[in-house]
Amino acid sequence: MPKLAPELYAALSTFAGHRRILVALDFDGTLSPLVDRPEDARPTPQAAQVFEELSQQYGVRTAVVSGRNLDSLTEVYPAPRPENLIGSHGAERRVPSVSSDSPEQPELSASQRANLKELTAKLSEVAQRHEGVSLEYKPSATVLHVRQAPSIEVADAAIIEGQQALAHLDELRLMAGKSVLEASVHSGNKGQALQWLREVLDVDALLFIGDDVTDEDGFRILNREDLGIKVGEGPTLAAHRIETPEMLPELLEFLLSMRN
Ligand SMILES: O=P(O)(O)OC[C@H]1O[C@H](O[C@H]2O[C@H](CO)[C@@H](O)[C@H](O)[C@H]2O)[C@H](O)[C@@H](O)[C@@H]1O
Repeated sequence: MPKLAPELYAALSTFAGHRRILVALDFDGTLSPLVDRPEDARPTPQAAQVFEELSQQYGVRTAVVSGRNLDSLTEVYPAPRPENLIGSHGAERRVPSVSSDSPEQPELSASQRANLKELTAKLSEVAQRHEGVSLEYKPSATVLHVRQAPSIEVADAAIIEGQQALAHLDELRLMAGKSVLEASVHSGNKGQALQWLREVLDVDALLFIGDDVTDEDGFRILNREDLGIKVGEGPTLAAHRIETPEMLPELLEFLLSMRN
């Protein structure tokens, strides 16, 4: 198992020195290794345990900031889990300390509902044409999954056909992820959600760890006192990197030891 880079230990020590901190983690590819079927994903047990211990520390707030919708996230992440949950890339927000009369998810307008229905029908046609390609449904988005396609050619063809099928639709956010094409009628992103969490949880610094393209929205809003860590390869705005989700427990344990 590769060790954390020396400069990452140093950055974590500095970060841990802030009075009130938020530790925000992405789910798929970060807390959980990537798997073929979204419903089979689970957090690495050791990472989940240390994350829970961190949440008990004075001055530490924890959150999961996921592209999944909240129902799906809570199905694959059994309790105990952080009380603060962001789903659908920021469109759904469950933060108990914030007034309960604020909705977990904004109601869609009539035109958003119509768009969601149309884009779902288009993606459904694409999925039906290709073996191993399936759909995942969210309150404000539909996701085309190609990880189980029999070949890279089939996977690529399905993604390209999905993009072409939706090209004529307005007010749509298309997000490319790992073996997915997500079409959303909501414009929010993880960066906006993290900024909001920073304010409502009143923290001095935040740590965000993520692996996918949509996590770059989160890294983009980080300030000098914050810390961004990318999991795996690929271009990133994060200042630090770990190679795999399996390195997350050691990282969280070090942070926990610094807070103790
Ligand atoms: O922001 P995240 O919590 O990382 O969610 C991003 C997407 O994750 C899920 O898809 C990814 O993980 C699946 C299970 O490991 C994998 O099969 C798929 O190929 C990955 O893209 C989830 O299904 C999506 O809804 C999330 O948007």
